[in-house]
Amino acid sequence: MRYGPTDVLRGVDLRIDRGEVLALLGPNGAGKTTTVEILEGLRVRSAGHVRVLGTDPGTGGEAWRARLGIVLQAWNDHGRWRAGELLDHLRHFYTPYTTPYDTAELLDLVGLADQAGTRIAALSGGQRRRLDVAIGLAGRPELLFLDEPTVGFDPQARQEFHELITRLSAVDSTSILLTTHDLAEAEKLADRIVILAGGTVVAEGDAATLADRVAGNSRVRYRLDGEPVTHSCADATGYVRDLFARHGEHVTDLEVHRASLEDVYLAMVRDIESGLRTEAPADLMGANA
Ligand SMILES: Nc1ncnc2c1ncn2[C@@H]1O[C@H](COP(=O)(O)OP(=O)(O)OP(=O)(O)O)[C@@H](O)[C@H]1O
Repeated sequence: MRYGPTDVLRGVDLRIDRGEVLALLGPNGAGKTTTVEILEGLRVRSAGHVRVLGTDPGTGGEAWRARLGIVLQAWNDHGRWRAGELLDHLRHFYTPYTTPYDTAELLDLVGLADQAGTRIAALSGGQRRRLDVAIGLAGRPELLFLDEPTVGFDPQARQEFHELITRLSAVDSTSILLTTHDLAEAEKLADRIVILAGGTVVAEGDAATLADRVAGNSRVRYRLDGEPVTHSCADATGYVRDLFARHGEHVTDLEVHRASLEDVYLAMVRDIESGLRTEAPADLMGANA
């Protein structure tokens, strides 16, 4: 993707399998929204090859669009409508092409069963966001795009949303592409994570693989006869086994810290932004990248 003389996406190579949850991570301006909008058919790419559900998004018609669900970042129209009314209205657009959700079932699915008769303007921020998700799901999409879906959710709503995503992918084989800045969310939900920075894919894989590849060492902390010790090693299990064999009850307050996705992500983005790393090293990329 190029705007004037500037390439904002370069050589982005992505594949999402059916029923897979893929999280697209990256700092502000990395190119996430641009990528997603190209896939949704909302933005025309400058070059490259794209197929979404077998169709080029640049030429996809209504029947193709009906198979996608899109949840944008914020959507503030229709405040005077009641939640159930709006979903009832929307489902009719899908009936020529798909089997849309029954409105009551959909409201229940997103945790808004009690708000069917509530005016949209009177919903709380989190309820509003749940309705956005319901709107994206209305046509029972095969592929769902979620742009920062849980912003404004309280912990319980977040937990329920995670259960919904897991259910959609595992039970209904819905493929899901989500963008998020919440690394814990990506780690929890995604089968695969793609990190974009500066318009290019700098790493991909599941959370554990990414963490292992970038920072193979774990940190072991404990007290030996009350004295604090910190040790960094690749085989924490072996180290701890040996530690107890040698020192037994003299060891207290043991903690083993594996590099989290957040540690990895922040280290990578720091490198890229400071110009230390302009391209992904080969060992950061998944085997099939
Ligand atoms: N219409 C446009 N014209 C020129 N440049 C644009 C346009 N839209 C986006 N860009 C540039 O493309 C780059 C990628 O933007 P994009 O919105 O895709 O990033 P993002 O990863 O979604 O960021 P955020 O996390 O802030 O939402 C940015 O440098 C942005 O300034």
